[in-house]
Amino acid sequence: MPLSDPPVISAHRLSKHYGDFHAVDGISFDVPAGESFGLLGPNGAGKSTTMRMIGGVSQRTSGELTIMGLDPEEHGPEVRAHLGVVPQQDNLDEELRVRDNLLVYGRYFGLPMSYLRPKADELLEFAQLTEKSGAKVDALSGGMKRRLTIARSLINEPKILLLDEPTTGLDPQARHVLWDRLFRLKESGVTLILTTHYMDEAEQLCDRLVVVDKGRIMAEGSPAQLIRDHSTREVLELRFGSERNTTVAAELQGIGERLEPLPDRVLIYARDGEEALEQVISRGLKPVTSLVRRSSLEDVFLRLTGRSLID
Ligand SMILES: Nc1ncnc2c1ncn2[C@@H]1O[C@H](COP(=O)(O)OP(=O)(O)OP(=O)(O)O)[C@@H](O)[C@H]1O
Repeated sequence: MPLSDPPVISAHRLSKHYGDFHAVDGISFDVPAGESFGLLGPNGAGKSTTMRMIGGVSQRTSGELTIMGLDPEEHGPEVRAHLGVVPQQDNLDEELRVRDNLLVYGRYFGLPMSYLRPKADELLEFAQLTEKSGAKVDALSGGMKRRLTIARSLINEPKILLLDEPTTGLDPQARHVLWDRLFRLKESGVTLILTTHYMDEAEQLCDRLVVVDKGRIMAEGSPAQLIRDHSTREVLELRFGSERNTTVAAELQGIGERLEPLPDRVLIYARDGEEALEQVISRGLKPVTSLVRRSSLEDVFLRLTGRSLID
């Protein structure tokens, strides 16, 4: 995209208050066309509230928001024509069969059957649900329902797809199938805006993301950039047993660049985890388990907030 192109979504000091409670507290971000942009944060961070404001179903308290240059509160129908929405909870019509869910949804957009029939078949193929075309929705697995919800959101060929926690509650295999479909959409040029509290999902899918906590943006960047800026290359995870994890910290001082004692383990942030482990052992300390891994967005979140992403 040329640098001069305006962002497809632009939020400036966007806020949503419920009484005295600031669910979204002055967040600003721009999303260029074709980007896969994430809001990563724990439960209650304000991610869904932000998505609802983008989708035009929740009014902001203050700030500015434009979608394709339009204010969703003033131009609801025009904005919605550009958007596909995948809400946190699947809201499929359980009574209808799989293909009919797509056809009926398409009718809400006033799309003619001559367009909808071939489009529904194309989307079912994309969602790997062709064989389930005539099945009742309540007979589908969780992953299949999620893919059908995504297929349905694409019926009007939206330029922007809003995905609120697309894989929460799915098993690892179903998540991978879904990620693959989302990759394909991204390749086809659809702008993806997704919320997640899974760091691996954010790392897999997002070109760029904002880390949100308590309605505020704590950091912004690509996953690799965030990890580089806020963590070390490797992390050594040690478990000493529940009593010892917090008391052992004093004996680990000076190893690695930073120490993070948690109730269930101690994290040592270091450029070289194996070297850090050698130092631990050379001090005569004997962890029950040890693991060297690469830093992740979970470590970034812990560094920025002092808390874990998953409650
Ligand atoms: N209608 C409402 N009235 C009062 N408080 C609300 C309302 N809707 C949301 N909240 C509060 O706003 C905060 C942000 O909620 P939101 O659903 O946006 O969080 P989230 O980051 O999407 O988390 P989750 O993954 O749990 O949905 C929460 O503390 C929630 O309880």
